[in-house]
Amino acid sequence: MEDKQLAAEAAVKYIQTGMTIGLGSGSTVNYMLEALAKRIKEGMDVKGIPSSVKTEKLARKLGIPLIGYSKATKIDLAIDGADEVNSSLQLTKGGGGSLVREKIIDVAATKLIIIVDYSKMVTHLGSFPLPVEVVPFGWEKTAERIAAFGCNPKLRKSDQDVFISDNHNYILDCQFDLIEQPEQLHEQLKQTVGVVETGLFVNMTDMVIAAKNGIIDTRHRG
Ligand SMILES: O=C(CO)[C@H](O)[C@H](O)COP(=O)(O)O
Repeated sequence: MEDKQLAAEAAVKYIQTGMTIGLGSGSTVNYMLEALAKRIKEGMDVKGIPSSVKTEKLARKLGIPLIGYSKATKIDLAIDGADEVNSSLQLTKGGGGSLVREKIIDVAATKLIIIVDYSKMVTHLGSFPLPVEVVPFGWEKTAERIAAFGCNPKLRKSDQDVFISDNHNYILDCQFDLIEQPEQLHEQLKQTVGVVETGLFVNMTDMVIAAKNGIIDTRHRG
């Protein structure tokens, strides 16, 4: 079994009947959706809140009952992937372009579990270019302001076209040398006009389930 699938199946063990689950995005989460759908067929009663159009489509196809975020009274548990996880369980996310909705859901969850293969575990964030969602209007000027923080922002493309997020925005992939202070960088970027959200998820993760060569490594916050 692939490590991503192993991590995903380990996370599903934390889902209990009656829960409302935040469904993250990405290939690791897709394995989690498959495992969850199996549990639902066996009689588990849960509702999911999807964090992207792609997740919503797959969840519907697999028969996972869904509710809209605005209708939910609580999210008991969110399970999501990540592009990088540092030793303080701070994350870079947004490789799939779903960072805004992911963050809205992940931050609202009582518990957040991140599922990754071990290649995502790093000492410092920054090897993976940081995704920053920006408003299309004046994006070039926003990119100039972001560059002043020490990176080289690149407009994300999908084939030849500009990549458009589920929120109809653009994404700038920002290569920093090393992100030593993720919280501070996140705050600076958030104060930059034109920025909608950053892919830095700080102080949100409760547990990381990382799989390496068939072995699970679980890390907890604190
Ligand atoms: O943040 C994300 C999407 O916006 C994904 O969770 C992240 O890119 C990890 O994806 P994968 O599980 O496919 O490696």
